[in-house]
Amino acid sequence: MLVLHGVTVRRGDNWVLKGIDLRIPAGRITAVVGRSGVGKSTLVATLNGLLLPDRGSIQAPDLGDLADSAVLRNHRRRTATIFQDHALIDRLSAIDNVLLGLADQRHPLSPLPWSEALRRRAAEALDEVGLLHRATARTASLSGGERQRVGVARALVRRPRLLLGDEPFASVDPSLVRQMSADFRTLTQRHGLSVVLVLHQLETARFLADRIVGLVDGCVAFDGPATAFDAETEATIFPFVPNNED
Ligand SMILES: Nc1ncnc2c1ncn2[C@@H]1O[C@H](COP(=O)(O)OP(=O)(O)OP(=O)(O)O)[C@@H](O)[C@H]1O
Repeated sequence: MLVLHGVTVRRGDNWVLKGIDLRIPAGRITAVVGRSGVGKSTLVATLNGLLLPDRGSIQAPDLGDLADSAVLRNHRRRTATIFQDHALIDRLSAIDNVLLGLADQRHPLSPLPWSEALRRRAAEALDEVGLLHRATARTASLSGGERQRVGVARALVRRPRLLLGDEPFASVDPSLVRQMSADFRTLTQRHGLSVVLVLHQLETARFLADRIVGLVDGCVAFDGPATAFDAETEATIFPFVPNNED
């Protein structure tokens, strides 16, 4: 769980997030939606601890304020991210890609190969996403859906408390998104994860998320159950902007 109070973030000359108040609960999926450039990726990078608020604070109730460097280190250790393009290394096997999720947790001078215990942990993560039978397959030979699941396993192998995703379904075949969303919900509940996903498809957000946060110009314009995100809210978050081409 994370609690944001008045979080304001500047990037270059832009004030991108402007006084964000949010609670990120455990065991729930929060979708972040909004037009391009409203600050969705910046919010995810801030939750990740990659960007620090210029004003306001982020508290992890059991750790403390993320402004404290020891708290921030602990927070980052228990946070994992799923990337849009999966960020996999094609020439490595599925299991070796999963092990990369642990790269920051082993000593830089520790000998290769990975220890048996860590390989077992990576195999368990692949099993969780139903891909253990492809553990030794080269990642280049996997389908789009399988690659996405390797990306999820690489996040899960960290045993995170907070799971972040910036458009995690962007390169997945639309016909698979529903199934993957259902699998995602199961994993979230099983592990009591706090999940925050930037989703461009409102339909996916409504189906997958317990809660939707809608941003407009760096501010929270909607924060409520996915079922309450009605047509009027949609018009506020995604206002019609005429293009001036003619
Ligand atoms: N490194 C940076 N330096 C300066 N401005 C930045 C930087 N990164 C992002 N911005 C600006 O911050 C604003 C929000 O960007 P952000 O990527 O968070 O938006 P977004 O809602 O995720 O957009 P999209 O849906 O297009 O990915 C934009 O105006 C962007 O130009």
